[in-house]
Amino acid sequence: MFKVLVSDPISDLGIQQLHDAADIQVDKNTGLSEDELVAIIGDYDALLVRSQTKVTERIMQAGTKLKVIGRAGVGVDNINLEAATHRGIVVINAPDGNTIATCELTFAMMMAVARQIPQAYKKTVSAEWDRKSFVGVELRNKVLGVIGMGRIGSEVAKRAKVFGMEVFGYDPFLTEERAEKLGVKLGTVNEIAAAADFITVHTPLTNETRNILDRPQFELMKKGVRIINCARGGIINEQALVEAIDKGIVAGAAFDVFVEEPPAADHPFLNNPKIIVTPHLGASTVEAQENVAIDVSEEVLHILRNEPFKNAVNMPPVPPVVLNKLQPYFNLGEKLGRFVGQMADGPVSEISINYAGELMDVDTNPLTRYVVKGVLTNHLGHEVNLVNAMHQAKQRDLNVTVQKSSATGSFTNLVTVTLKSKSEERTLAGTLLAGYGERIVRVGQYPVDISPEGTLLLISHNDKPGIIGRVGTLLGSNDVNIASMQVGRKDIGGSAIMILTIDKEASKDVLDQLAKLPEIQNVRELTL
Ligand SMILES: NC(=O)C1=CN([C@@H]2O[C@H](COP(=O)(O)OP(=O)(O)OC[C@H]3O[C@@H](n4cnc5c(N)ncnc54)[C@H](O)[C@@H]3O)[C@@H](O)[C@H]2O)C=CC1
Ligand SMILES: O=C(O)CCC(=O)C(=O)O
Repeated sequence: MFKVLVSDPISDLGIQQLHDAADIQVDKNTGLSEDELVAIIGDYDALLVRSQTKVTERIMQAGTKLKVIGRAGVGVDNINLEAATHRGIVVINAPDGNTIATCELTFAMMMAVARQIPQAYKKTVSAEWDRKSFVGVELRNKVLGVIGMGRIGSEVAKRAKVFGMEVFGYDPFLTEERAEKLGVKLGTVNEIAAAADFITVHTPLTNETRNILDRPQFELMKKGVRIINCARGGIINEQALVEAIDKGIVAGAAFDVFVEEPPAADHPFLNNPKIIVTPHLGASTVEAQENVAIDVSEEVLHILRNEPFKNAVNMPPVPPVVLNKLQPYFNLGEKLGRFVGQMADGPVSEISINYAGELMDVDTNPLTRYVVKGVLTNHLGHEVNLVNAMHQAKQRDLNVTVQKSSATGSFTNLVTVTLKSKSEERTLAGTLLAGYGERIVRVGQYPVDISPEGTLLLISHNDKPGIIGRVGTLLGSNDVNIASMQVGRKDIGGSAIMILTIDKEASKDVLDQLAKLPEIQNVRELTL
């Protein structure tokens, strides 16, 4: 049974699938302080949040069972991503579910600021019939500057076109082709600042985007420009905006987000008649809240059940077409890593992986994570997972190199993993055989055919008559049943290996006895 804690208000309908799952227990406990969360988080496998809960390193430290933190929304700035990655906790978000809601709020804000609707409403409900103070401007034939042309920015741009606006966009990932398709002209931030009648920002808050509109940009702007921020507080310098309003440059602004939320009572936006404010409502529609909760619940279920998932923020995304091709290899990759990891004697400095045959033309990075996880699991146990495998390898100065080749021997695909240390190299190769599944087909220099599962004995010996019988007799007399056996050798009478699958682990004493048999060079027990 997995336990999921929902610590922010998240749509009940959206998380219904978690309530319905027989293997999940959902507890809703919102508005907790950090101390309160620290006190209870140790019981939970998953934490679901919106933006109120600040998921700090302390909370993760106490969450010893935590496997996943789900953010029902886009921005994950309330989650310490570095700490999560370090601890191998998957952080997922729901990037698509609130795009339209936020886009529509942006449009509502743009129209509200153009026509001063909140200001007019305030006067009207105070029984003041003031028509002359509220002469607005039209959107038609105006220039809209969109900084950040991702999901929300693009939707805003599309709607602006329908309103007859000319749209200038800036985004480091906006290609000329895509801009053309959207009917958007490309411009730099400063060009947009100089040209626009309305400017809206739709980027995350990063070191690059912090204060992307600051005093120098306001100085470039046309008199009468209107500014909208429904993305993140801090993308536009709040103080510089107030100054630009005072100077008569900015005619109005609409902000849904603030550097500090909620803003202090004396925040300069709160009593400025030219600034419209809302309390971070971009995603607050019934539809968006259901969408993000459904998306995030689905992903949490996948992660807890060890199934493939798509929206991890602290892992690179895997396109479905790549996932389909690679998924059958994931188990093989991890087993190869575990196997070869147990063959190594000294500290390993490099994991070298060769993907051959039908894997040559696929992005194999996700598969590499499985191999590295397998290698590291032998030493790090549950501390390592797919999220932190590469990070853990890097921290240990363990170089991971990948090559691709067409040389598969007689197989259609071949994954070869070599562990290198100062004094030795250990190599293992495996394949996916149609109809037979995962097979190990080479151990070191020896061709073999083994199913990578269960407990194995890997015995190096000299190829002499009677050895197999002696090993079998010794194991049998110690009540260790042999399920299958493979012998690999290069030359008659030379070095050879024996790989036995045994039904239960052999004791240390049995392994010592095996190692003392004549002609035996080395005995290792491997658990896959
Ligand atoms: N007010 C609210 O309730 C909501 C706010 N948001 C916020 O809106 C923002 C955008 O969300 P989405 O469009 O879904 O994200 P997205 O990831 O689809 O788009 C963000 C875009 O910003 C661009 N970008 C990054 N650095 C940039 C830079 N220096 N200059 C220009 N562009 C840059 C990226 O290339 C990307 O295309 C996020 O910060 C998100 O947290 C999202 C939903 C609700
Ligand atoms: O959960 C919310 O209401 C905040 C939404 C948001 O800001 C986001 O998804 O980035």
